[in-house]
Amino acid sequence: MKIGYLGPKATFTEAAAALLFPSQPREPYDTIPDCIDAAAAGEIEAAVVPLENALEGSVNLTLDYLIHEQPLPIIGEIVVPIEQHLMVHPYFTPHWREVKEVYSHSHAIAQCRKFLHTVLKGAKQVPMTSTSAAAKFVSEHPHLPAAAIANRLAAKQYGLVIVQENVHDYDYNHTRFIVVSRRKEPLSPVSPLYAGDKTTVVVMLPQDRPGALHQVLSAFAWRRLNLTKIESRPAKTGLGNYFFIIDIDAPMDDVLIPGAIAEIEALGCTVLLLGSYPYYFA
Ligand SMILES: O=C(O)C(=O)Cc1ccccc1
Repeated sequence: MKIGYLGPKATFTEAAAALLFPSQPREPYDTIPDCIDAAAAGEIEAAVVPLENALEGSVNLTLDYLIHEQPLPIIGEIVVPIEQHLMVHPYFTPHWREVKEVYSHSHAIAQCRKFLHTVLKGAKQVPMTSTSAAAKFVSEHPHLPAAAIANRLAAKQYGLVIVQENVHDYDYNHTRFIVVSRRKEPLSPVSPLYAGDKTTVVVMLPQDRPGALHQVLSAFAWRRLNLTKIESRPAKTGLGNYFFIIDIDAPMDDVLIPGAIAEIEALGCTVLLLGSYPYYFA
């Protein structure tokens, strides 16, 4: 069966999917929700979607869709280095400094803020569904004074010319991509890229209880469960109501994590297990 990814061809997500599933056919989807829906419907074996960037933070669309709309299990994760390049239609190569519009994914635009502010000051920044959707758009509109920010594969795929390499503002630019699937078993850890296992839970605190978050964290702390991420997202039930998404640096076991979850539930919290899965570093 196919592996779905945020498309079109040559996104960073496709590159991540190719690293995890080198020999499986891949299917592009226009948006992150479309891709997750296809996995939920069983049209594809799994969906690969971006979750978090080192410079710009979480991809809220992915987090919120998984929490509120399609709570599919996470079965794997890969962290990939990201290089952003500025590219134009070949006709526009000599005049690229005069571009008036820059197209890309909102996260990619955010990763290149300093570059855009200095080198392409005043150019309109236009968010697209992905970096390669931006590259495709620019290739299909040669009359526009437009550039895209995308990866090298996209320049090749859509016949654009890279006019400035590595336009991201900080060298340490990595993105986490997750694999979600109806199939509950995690990916096999057999890969030279395998780096460990983690477990992700979503915790909803009870209303207005002093120290509730402290008590949640202490359930992990006294069991010596290391947390690698804690992030809050609106519960969408009222101003000030938030979920906490917590990554535990350990695989699901029979004692420690179930014990922590039971303790947190006994505090009056709701806990959703998003997955326990291997992670890989490219
Ligand atoms: O747009 C893409 O190519 C994606 O895969 C999403 C994304 C955007 C910016 C950085 C990493 C991933």
